[in-house]
Amino acid sequence: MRILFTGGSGKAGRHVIPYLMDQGHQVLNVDQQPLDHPGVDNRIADITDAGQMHDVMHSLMNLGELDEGTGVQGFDAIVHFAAVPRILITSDTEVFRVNTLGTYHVIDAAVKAGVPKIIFASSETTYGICFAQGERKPDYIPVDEDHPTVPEDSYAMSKVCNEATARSFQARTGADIYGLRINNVIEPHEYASLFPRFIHDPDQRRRNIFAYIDARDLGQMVQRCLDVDGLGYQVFNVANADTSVAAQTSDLIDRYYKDVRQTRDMDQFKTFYSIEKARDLLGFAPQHSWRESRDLLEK
Ligand SMILES: NC(=O)c1ccc[n+]([C@@H]2O[C@H](COP(=O)([O-])OP(=O)(O)OC[C@H]3O[C@@H](n4cnc5c(N)ncnc54)[C@H](O)[C@@H]3O)[C@@H](O)[C@H]2O)c1
Ligand SMILES: O=C(O)[C@H]1O[C@@H](O)[C@H](O)[C@@H](O)[C@@H]1O
Repeated sequence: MRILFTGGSGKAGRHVIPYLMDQGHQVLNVDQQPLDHPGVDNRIADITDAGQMHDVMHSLMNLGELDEGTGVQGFDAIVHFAAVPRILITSDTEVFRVNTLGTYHVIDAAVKAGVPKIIFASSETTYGICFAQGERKPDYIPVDEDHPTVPEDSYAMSKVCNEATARSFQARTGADIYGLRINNVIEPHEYASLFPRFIHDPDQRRRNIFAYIDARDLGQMVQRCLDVDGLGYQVFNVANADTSVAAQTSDLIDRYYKDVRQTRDMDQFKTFYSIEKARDLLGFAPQHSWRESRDLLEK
């Protein structure tokens, strides 16, 4: 497929783009800085500028396409990851402006260019827990896509707003638009640097509902979304199948979620961040876990 990927130079994109290219896709990365990866095409553009987003949707991927002389071929799918990825990087108002306006322009330009599949990065913060003041618990566990999304912070508000924007564009156009409520992204090298602290101190993972997503498994999730057509507007939780801490799930419930309603039985290390919808509708099956690392297990 010909894929236009926004924000591909960032933490998640620099793993997802190589994953997609390994599956045989051609990728144009639209970002404010280029991704240095063999074979990827880059375009410097700002998602908050409508003109630039309409331009890139009708653009060649690279100079080589001039020689082919076939003109603009368009895109089969958009993967939209560009964003300010949390609060406290810039002002709250800027986080909200960039993320909401940028997402409007990307989806508006994509549907007007007739792109049939749009996948966009939402976030686990939509459930309100991640950047809440003090401690906030889920209404029930495991947290699935039916859980209320009532966040307190501008980043999560921007993601909830983007989901409304995406749903409206889907209703108007019939394109397939899938939102990924991505949990905390972990790059492969971060198992060694972060997990020695995480696994024995569950307090550090409370705000992420104790979950995580391996950047390579996020690549698989995007591929599954590209594979499955016809679902209209959907949101999917995206996480690994286990928790990011050493304690058993039952111990975590005793310590953190004693007063929280439990809707299903949960086995030994099962995540509180339900990925059953992605498994059932898309066949998502995460391949990686920090538990594969013998060094970490022995610590
Ligand atoms: N990292 C996580 O744990 C996590 C978790 C859930 C959701 N997400 C979401 O996934 C996506 C990717 O996150 P990330 O961690 O890779 O973030 P990142 O900040 O590492 O990457 C974002 C990329 O977007 C680009 N960008 C920012 N503003 C732009 C603009 N105006 N125009 C064009 N490009 C712009 C940046 O240059 C950067 O390369 C984001 O939408 C983020 O909200 C991330
Ligand atoms: O920086 C972080 O940890 C957070 O980044 C945000 O982008 C994600 O939405 C959230 O899941 C992460 O935990």
